Amino acid sequence: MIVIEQLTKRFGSRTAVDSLTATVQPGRVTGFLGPNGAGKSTTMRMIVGLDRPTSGSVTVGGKRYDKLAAPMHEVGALLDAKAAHPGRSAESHLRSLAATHGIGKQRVDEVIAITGLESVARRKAGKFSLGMGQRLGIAVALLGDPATLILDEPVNGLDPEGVMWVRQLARHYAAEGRTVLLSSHLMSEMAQTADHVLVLGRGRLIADAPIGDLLGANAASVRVRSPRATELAALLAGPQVTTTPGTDGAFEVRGLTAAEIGDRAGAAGISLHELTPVSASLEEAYLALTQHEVEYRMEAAR
Ligand SMILES: Nc1ncnc2c1ncn2[C@@H]1O[C@H](COP(=O)(O)OP(=O)(O)OP(=O)(O)O)[C@@H](O)[C@H]1O
Repeated sequence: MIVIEQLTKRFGSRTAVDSLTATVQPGRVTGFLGPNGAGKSTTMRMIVGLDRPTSGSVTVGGKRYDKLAAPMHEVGALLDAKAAHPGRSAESHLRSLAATHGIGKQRVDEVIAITGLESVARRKAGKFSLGMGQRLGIAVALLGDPATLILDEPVNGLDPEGVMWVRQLARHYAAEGRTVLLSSHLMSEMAQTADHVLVLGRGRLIADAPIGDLLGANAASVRVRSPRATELAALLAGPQVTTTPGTDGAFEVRGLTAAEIGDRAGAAGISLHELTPVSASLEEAYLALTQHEVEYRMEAAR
């Protein structure tokens, strides 16, 4: 379990992480989401002691990272896929890390097999593609067979098969009762992987919820098609109702159920050619949550 309390990190006048309080529970995959620059990497770096908090605290399994007796067994992290020395082979990089942490050679072979690096394990890491570098970074994270796994944008540079593999790996580790925290700036990535999501915007927590709740919180819409669309849209208008024209003659209504729309159209004698409830995509839910944060950043950058 990762416990984050009032965690703040400032770089000069920029607040990268702002009074963040959250718990990452074992036994499930927690997605860490937010637009670029939201503070995800900085938070993850503070979890593993690579950045020192300006204030607040974070513990893994009840202890600060620098107080862990066997950190590689407690926490495995992929933070910077280019961390291996470019002149070193993947195997020798893993072996030297294993040696410094009292981990046997057999485990090195295991993580090479788990991450599918057998055929390139003797090649120099500097010649690795982004995807192979990611796999090597994940191999490092898994080396200590850790109870907590932290992966920062793990699918970057991976092909579809690799993306699927990371997804299964995360789910497998969570199913074993481990704590799994994965970051991404893409909600679509999380939709099929995470059970729970933490959403950051400008360093602050803007959502901490089961992934299903995030969908429910964002009102679904109804797609309506009618030969008298303009008239119907005017009839449905109200302070809580928005209508958005679609590209194909249909329009989307938010704020009314399909039944309410059908009843009003029927009462006015307007025929309907389509009345389809549309559930919000996770991507839409995420955009609705983070839109303000992104807009602010764009304005501030001008
Ligand atoms: N070492 C540093 N010095 C100065 N500013 C930094 C440093 N590290 C991060 N920042 C700033 O802190 C903010 C948060 O960055 P961070 O990398 O944590 O965000 P992120 O959510 O991981 O985004 P991304 O997906 O782009 O990596 C950004 O504005 C970034 O420019």
